Amino acid sequence: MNSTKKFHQFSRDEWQRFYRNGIPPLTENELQEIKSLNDRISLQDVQDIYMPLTHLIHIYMKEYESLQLSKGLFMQSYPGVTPFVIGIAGSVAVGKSTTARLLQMMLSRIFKRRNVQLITTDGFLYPNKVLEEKGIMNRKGFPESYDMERLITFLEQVKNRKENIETPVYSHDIYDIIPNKTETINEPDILIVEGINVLQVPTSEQVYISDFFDFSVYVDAEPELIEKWYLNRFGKLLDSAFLDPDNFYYSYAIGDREEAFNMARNVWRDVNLKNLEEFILPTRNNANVILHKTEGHQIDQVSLNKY
Ligand SMILES: Nc1ncnc2c1ncn2[C@@H]1O[C@H](COP(=O)(O)OP(=O)(O)OP(=O)(O)O)[C@@H](O)[C@H]1O
Ligand SMILES: CC(C)(CO)[C@@H](O)C(=O)NCCC(=O)O
Repeated sequence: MNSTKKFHQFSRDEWQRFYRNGIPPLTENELQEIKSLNDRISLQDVQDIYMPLTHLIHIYMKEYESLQLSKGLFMQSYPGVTPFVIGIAGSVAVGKSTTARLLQMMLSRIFKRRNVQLITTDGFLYPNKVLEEKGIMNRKGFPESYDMERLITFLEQVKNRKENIETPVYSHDIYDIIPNKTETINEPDILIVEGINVLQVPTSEQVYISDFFDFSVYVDAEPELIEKWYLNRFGKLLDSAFLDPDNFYYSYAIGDREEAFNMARNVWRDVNLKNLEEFILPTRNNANVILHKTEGHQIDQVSLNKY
């Protein structure tokens, strides 16, 4: 085990040994379900990395619930447990949504009676029209491009167990918030919130978005690799845009492919890499756990915060 000031660092071999036999191995059906999330997910990662990680989350949840119960005894009234909120942070295209969906599936399986819901902060981006009015269309993903007040209100509502909270939905295909479409979050026991900004510092002086997270994971990798994954995903977006004139990427899909990739490389360098270096990476140390990925999305190191 290595150690930094704030983290215990474990190699993959060390981390996988932390799995205790309390949780039964995944069944064939569950493995197939995971494969259908993303057919390139390594099942070895699921076993070696995510099983111990869900075990650790279970420990945090038990502590959280026990503290809430003790506070209830202290107040001589027990309002009930508030939802346990997990944040998943990291660069654009590092694999946050894939990690988040995998965790949702695994937690639903372990905590069969708990309702585990998932949301991405992409839905809290201002619509393109507003970004254009503010003159920040080329700053999509930067802190000022999100309606943070709305995100904070949403998290407050979740913690206060408000029913049927409607949230906007973002689409990579139209590169904008989808007009007249909402997603509903309804009294989750566990809510996973995935987004580049979940560990960021506050915009309002009184409330920090990080105050709402009871456990957080930062998905980490070298920027050169993330660029590769970004371009890879861009290629897939082009392939599916080809037959759909309404798709944001349609004109790139029917045009010169090399030119399209040059444009994407520029967007990576001028927008997403810049955002990573200025606003996302500095939040890495705020996470409880850092999953470090190498070639092929393989996780080679896991760090756990000391305090
Ligand atoms: N564990 C994994 N194994 C194989 N491929 C993966 C894995 N995780 C992510 N990918 C691939 O990497 C690319 C980026 O993943 P994903 O869309 O999950 O990233 P993201 O961090 O949620 O991005 P964004 O912030 O832009 O929404 C996708 O093409 C996805 O298929
Ligand atoms: C929606 C975000 C900000 C985060 O998921 C990102 O995927 C994005 O679109 N960034 C803007 C630059 C780009 O087009 O990649």
